[in-house]
Amino acid sequence: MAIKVHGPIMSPAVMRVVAALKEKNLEFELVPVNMQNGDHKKEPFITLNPFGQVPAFEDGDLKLFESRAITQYIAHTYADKGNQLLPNDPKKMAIMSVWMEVEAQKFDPVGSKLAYEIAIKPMMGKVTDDAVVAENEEKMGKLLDVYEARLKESKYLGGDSFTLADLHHAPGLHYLSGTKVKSLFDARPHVTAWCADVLARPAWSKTLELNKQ
Ligand SMILES: N[C@@H](CCC(=O)N[C@@H](CS)C(=O)NCC(=O)O)C(=O)O
Repeated sequence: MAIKVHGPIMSPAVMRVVAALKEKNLEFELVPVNMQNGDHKKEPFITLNPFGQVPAFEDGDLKLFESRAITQYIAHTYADKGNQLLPNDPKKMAIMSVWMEVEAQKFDPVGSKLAYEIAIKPMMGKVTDDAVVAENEEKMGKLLDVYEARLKESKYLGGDSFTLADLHHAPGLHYLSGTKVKSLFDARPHVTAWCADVLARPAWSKTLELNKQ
């Protein structure tokens, strides 16, 4: 049975799942969810995700939510397809997990606040809170110092090869690279090279192409 991803492609969490599917060259159906109408808070969607958030995911009789859990399912289940997204030794796997946690617990909360204040609020006709921006720019700068040190040691966060730890950052890097926060990334050469590498992946370009359709 076909793989289905429910949610709009412009959602960062939906993009994360789609990027993993594209890395694996898997066919899937992107099922629209009208969030303006609040369809994500109603049946039938909340049977798929009781928290009323996109994405929801189906692979045959398996139903999942939480984008990072979905990408891990894809990477493990379709290990022999497309690009390898997981290290093959337990120590490297543990290091990748550390950086997946860093993305989810530290990078994403700060990056999401910045994207919301700088990019999304103006689109909604709301006023950007400069104090929130300043506070989170400072947090992002400190965070990127840690990334710079890590990326000086290894090309990717998990080690020498691209893994889910890098892929999970792609939506945040994409949205922030279109804002003034980009200067924080540009000031750190290893972070700059890593961002360029992650965003230049063919699977990421294919993910963005869905946004244009
Ligand atoms: N931790 C969840 C977060 C999902 C999430 O925040 N989705 C957003 C769109 S990117 C959403 O559905 N927002 C609407 C809402 O929370 O009501 C995941 O990674 O799947």
